[in-house]
Amino acid sequence: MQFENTLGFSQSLDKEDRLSKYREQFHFPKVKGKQVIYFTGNSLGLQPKNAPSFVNDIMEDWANLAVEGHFHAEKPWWDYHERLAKPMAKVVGAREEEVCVMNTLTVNLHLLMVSFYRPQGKRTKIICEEKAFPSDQYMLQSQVRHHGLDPDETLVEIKKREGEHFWRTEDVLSKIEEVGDELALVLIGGVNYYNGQVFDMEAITKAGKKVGAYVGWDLAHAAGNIELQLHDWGVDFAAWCSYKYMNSGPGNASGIFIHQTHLKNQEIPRFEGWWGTKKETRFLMKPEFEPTGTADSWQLSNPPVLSLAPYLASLEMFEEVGMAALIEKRNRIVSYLEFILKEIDKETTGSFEIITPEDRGCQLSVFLHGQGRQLFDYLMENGVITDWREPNVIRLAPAPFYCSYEDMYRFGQILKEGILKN
Ligand SMILES: Cc1ncc(COP(=O)(O)O)c(C=O)c1O
Ligand SMILES: Nc1c(O)cccc1C(=O)C[C@H](N)C(=O)O
Repeated sequence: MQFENTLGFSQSLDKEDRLSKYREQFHFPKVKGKQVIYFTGNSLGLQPKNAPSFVNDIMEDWANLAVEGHFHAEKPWWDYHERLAKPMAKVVGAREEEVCVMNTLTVNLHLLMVSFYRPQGKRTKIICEEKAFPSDQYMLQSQVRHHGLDPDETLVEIKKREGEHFWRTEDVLSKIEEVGDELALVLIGGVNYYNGQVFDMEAITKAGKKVGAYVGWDLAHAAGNIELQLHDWGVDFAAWCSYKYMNSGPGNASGIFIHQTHLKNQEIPRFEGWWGTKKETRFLMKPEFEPTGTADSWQLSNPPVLSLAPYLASLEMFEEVGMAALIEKRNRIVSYLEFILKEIDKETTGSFEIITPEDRGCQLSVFLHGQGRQLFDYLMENGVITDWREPNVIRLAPAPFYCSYEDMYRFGQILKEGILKN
């Protein structure tokens, strides 16, 4: 399609957009009394307007039923998390029993490392991407040290090539081959937080498993953003957070995926708690742990239902719309944003470059030449919420649930003014 950088054209795209009505179902912050252009769904998704009613239901049940709410609330609390697993499984391409919503992301990665990182003999190494999200780096380093190993020797980082802003799949695959029988685990962010690159998870998973390693993915920037087929790709495990594209609320619960083939494998160790045991016998208070035989076996505690409530509200919207429709709009709106950026770049004679490769989801990362934080500040003061990453990158992530094509056009105008003024 031939795009145009005009208000009328952007509005015509909104008219054709089947998802445009969902914009009204989210709360937008305001700057100077005007609704913002929100590009940080990759950091914290907006609040669905129906989220408070889900939380209020629990507050009321707590007031009216107290302890009885565990079993007798309309949505009982003791298995509340199961209501989330079903729609979540669809979002990540999993069977329902392979998914559990619990804890937070870094906590879950640590728990999954207990199961899937068990260095033995010379098979000790972990392949990850260079400059992974810091929490992932700290998690990996501390796990390696926990096993009495040296992170410098054990962590093998895949580098980008000199002068390039993205990782090449062939470099990941050849490193897996090279490390071969010393490789214990591949653990990479499925979508990189900095440049927005989507890794070829299917090919990398296959290659890692071929050399006898486990393969896991941090899907913080992938869940609710890109198509995932975790079961069919044969991924061993994965974890994600829900406060970005899943719009569940600040710091809210993470999800885990464990491939069906591992669910009943007694040789895989894990840390355990009472919510990992069979529902039928959980309250018999027996000393033996009887695993559920699903990903719930990795669940330790009874679920924090007050925080799961807004997540459930959001998942019901995902259920209604489906990933296919979201991805269709995502592709179009991100292409339109890219077009707008290129137009503005021409008019401002090369002020920036897009460093996100073609394998991408919602996010375009823009490297600024010359201009820096003052341009970012100008955008924020003028109602464009983006984020800034050192040394000179602005990340733009138009979430298809609530961003409009008109937002992209208006952003372009504010960006141009900002570049010309600064
Ligand atoms: C790739 C990645 N890993 C880990 C984290 C940390 O997540 P949490 O603070 O929920 O553990 C984030 C986001 O904050 C992230 O984007
Ligand atoms: N969760 C965050 C927070 O509480 C404060 C600031 C940022 C975050 C984020 O989630 C950052 C996000 N993972 C990122 O990719 O930048």
